[in-house]
Amino acid sequence: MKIAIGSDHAGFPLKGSVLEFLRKEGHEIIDFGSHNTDPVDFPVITKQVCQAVLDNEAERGIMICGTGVGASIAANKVPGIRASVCHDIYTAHQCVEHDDVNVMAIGAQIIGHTVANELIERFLSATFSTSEEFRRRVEMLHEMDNSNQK
Ligand SMILES: O=C(CO)[C@H](O)[C@H](O)COP(=O)(O)O
Repeated sequence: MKIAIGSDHAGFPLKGSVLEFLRKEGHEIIDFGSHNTDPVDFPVITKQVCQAVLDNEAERGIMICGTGVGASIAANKVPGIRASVCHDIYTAHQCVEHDDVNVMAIGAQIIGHTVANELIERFLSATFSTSEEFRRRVEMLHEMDNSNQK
């Protein structure tokens, strides 16, 4: 799978092991930085990761900040993006199955690399349900995106 990934300075320490894991799993990666621990504002990198997903350069996005919270707030402001903080296994796959989440946010100050890798594996291997109720709800989210753009 093609994955867009990014972090701020607080997420950077976890990004290295995540990149290693994704490469080992055979994924294609576009890394939008950051590339060191110099302070960088998470909305800047989050927007780049989200744009790659919207442009179909990547199928899913992964954003890492300190808690995952700022990155998920920023990502959810981008129309067409459905983002979630995923710090437990159930959320990591159910958010795709029910809500077609396309950007996962994780917090480097909250979880370690082993848990992060497992969450990412569950997120990437999940697929959106074909059930009518989930499709209907995601369609409502699209409508909210469209009305918010006016
Ligand atoms: O988790 C975050 C946002 O939700 C950021 O990574 C965090 O706020 C960065 O903090 P600081 O600039 O003090 O390192």
